[in-house]
Amino acid sequence: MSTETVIVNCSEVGSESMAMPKRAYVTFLAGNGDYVKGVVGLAKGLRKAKSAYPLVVAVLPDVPQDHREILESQGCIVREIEPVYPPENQTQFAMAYYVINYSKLRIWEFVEYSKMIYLDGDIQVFGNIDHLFEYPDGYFYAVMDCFCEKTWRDTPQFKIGYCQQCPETIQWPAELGPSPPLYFNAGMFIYEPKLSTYNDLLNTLQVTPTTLFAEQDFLNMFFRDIYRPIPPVYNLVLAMLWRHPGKIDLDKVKVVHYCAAGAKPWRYTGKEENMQREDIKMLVDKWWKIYKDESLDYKNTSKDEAKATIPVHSENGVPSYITAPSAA
Ligand SMILES: O=c1ccn([C@@H]2O[C@H](COP(=O)(O)OP(=O)(O)O)[C@@H](O)[C@H]2O)c(=O)[nH]1
Ligand SMILES: OC[C@H]1O[C@H](O[C@@H]2[C@@H](O)[C@H](O)[C@@H](O)[C@H](O)[C@@H]2O)[C@H](O)[C@@H](O)[C@H]1O
Ligand SMILES: [Mn+2]
Repeated sequence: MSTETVIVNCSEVGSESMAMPKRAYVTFLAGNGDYVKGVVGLAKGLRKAKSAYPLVVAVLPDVPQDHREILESQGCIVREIEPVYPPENQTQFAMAYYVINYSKLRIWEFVEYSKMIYLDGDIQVFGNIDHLFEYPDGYFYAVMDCFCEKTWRDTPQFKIGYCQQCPETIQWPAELGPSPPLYFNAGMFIYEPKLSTYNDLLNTLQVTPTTLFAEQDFLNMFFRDIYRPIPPVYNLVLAMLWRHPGKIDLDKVKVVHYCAAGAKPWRYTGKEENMQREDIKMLVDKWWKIYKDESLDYKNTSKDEAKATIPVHSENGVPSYITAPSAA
């Protein structure tokens, strides 16, 4: 079965006949600080990887207008969301700022999209991952996290030296009951926006005590029954490089998550632990190369590449693509 590309002028095609499932990448931006650089880098990285789908940026009200305009000038779709606060609780989060990460839950309200891939703003996509949108509906796909960094020091698994990445090294002690369910890193996941899920998430949140890893813990609890692990090439949690090097082939990695302490490229000083590693320096340089590449700016993108290709599912179910002229 061939997948032909059909060129049509979008203006001739009414929205009613364009009722095909819409897909997009989505990220989250809060504050007036430097994470906006992460999102600009992500937008340019997706363009370099020739992704067929747009990047939606869910911004909190505190993201300034000039940052929103920078993102729009990079072809992003900026959507303001209201913050989501967890119930009053005494828990200290692993990082104090994690409290704002509950606002990520608003992305379940983006029901004009049938499927979305969420990416943290400190993530870079170095290879095309559009095929992940074809994963079967009804599940929550994400990469398994690692429990070995000291950010986990207050958790039972860290205290006994257990990590799900190597359960055979230090086994989960029977006296602690069954080993914990597989646990994902919430910096990247494939999900389906749905109002019933959105309402269920927000209602459940208000009656769920907060825990160390904030919305990441909450999402793991909420989606536990439909979570499906996907390979670490789709979300390289940097600590894997020094904690479980045998599991990572850097040449095959498509998505890098700069979540280790000191690894945010736009703040990189190289002073923190592990930050002088050659692989870390190489990955930070790779991020900057894309960030500084003006040929990847939306305004400089050639007419062909600026077109948004919208996948339509022909009757035989094979996604074919129409290429809509760029908005400009
Ligand atoms: O001041 C902040 C902190 C976080 N974030 C967003 O929230 C995500 C999760 O935070 P972070 O990536 O720092 O957590 P980590 O993955 O390092 O634990 C970031 O990637 C950003 O998308 C933001 O926009 N501004
Ligand atoms: O708000 C909780 C955050 O929890 C996760 O970050 C953690 C996790 O990756 C640990 O494994 C690392 O050790 C740690 O450094 C890092 O901060 C998500 O990446 C982020 O999106 C967000 O959900
Ligand atoms: Mn992150």
